[in-house]
Amino acid sequence: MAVYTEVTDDALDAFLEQYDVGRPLSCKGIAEGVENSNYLVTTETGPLILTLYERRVQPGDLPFFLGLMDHLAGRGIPCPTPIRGRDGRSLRDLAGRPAALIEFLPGMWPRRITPHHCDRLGTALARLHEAGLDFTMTRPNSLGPADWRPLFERCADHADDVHPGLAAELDAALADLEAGFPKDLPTGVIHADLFPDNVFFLRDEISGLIDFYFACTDVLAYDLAVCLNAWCFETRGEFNVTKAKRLLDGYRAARPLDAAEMAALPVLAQGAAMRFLLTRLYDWVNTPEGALVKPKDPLEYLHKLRFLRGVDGPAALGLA
Ligand SMILES: Nc1ncnc2c1ncn2[C@@H]1O[C@H](COP(=O)(O)OP(=O)(O)O)[C@@H](O)[C@H]1O
Ligand SMILES: N[C@@H](CCOP(=O)(O)O)C(=O)O
Repeated sequence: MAVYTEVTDDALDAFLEQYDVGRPLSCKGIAEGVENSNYLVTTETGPLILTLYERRVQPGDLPFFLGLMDHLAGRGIPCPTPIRGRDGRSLRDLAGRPAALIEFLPGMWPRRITPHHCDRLGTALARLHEAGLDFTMTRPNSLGPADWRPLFERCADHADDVHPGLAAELDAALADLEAGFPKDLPTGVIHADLFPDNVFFLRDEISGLIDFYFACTDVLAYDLAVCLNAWCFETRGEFNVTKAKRLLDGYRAARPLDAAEMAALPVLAQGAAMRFLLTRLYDWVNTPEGALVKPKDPLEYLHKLRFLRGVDGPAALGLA
């Protein structure tokens, strides 16, 4: 479960008094998610999400994340709007953490992913990229290629306890990525973590894109690679090229990919697999036994990385 910081009734009352949202009727911790503390707060005016920012979120990045959500929502992207208090601010402190009240979006994330979900996701991602082009704030990717080796070094000593030979395998894969990671591809605002649990559907259409707390300014096609990895592998590990094709076609219907972006897709996907493998490995070896949050399996991403390193071109990933 992801409620790291408890909020007392008195603190919540005082917090909500700064907004025009009516009095609280209930406040329930949300079990899903791993990064921040989230509460479903129902007030006289309806449901809201209260987020207290924890661990990986740097307070200095919050104006970028909240400003981006505001910007995208204003351009018709179905992402939640941060609620402003009577003083015009959407960010304040609660229980010793930076906190924001966020619009509640209806819908459910898909537990069983179909090619149709991938198609809708592709189009929504392309629209998000287009809508982000005139967002004036920037934020470097704090988990980009330059950060992978330092992150690996912080957990390399324990890697072989997770899987024999893992340290050497990651060292070699990192060296290949360092030598061949593409530069000079089109950049803009990317979500950078658009996994199925961050995409809500209602009656077969996307009703919400949430969790913008890894968003940054980076290669647009890298975001597509993150989605390819997160949406187009089956639970037993096989790559589903039908889902990949629908994802890529859905994306290209709203934002065409240029030749360099298409050619780079396999290596971008390897990089995206490396990024999630490393953060999961770091969390796996640093989460104490009995902790409230169960770390995600790094080996899922080792299998994906191995597959992607064997791919001989973008066609194998569904690019016609
Ligand atoms: N705007 C929202 N509308 C509705 N539910 C939300 C919203 N934001 C978060 N949630 C709920 O909170 C859960 C965790 O949110 P998420 O942003 O993924 O947390 P974390 O950053 O901790 O991973 C989601 O799975 C969803 O159930
Ligand atoms: N998507 C990441 C973990 C981040 O979790 P989220 O709940 O913030 O999406 C992973 O799967 O490793």
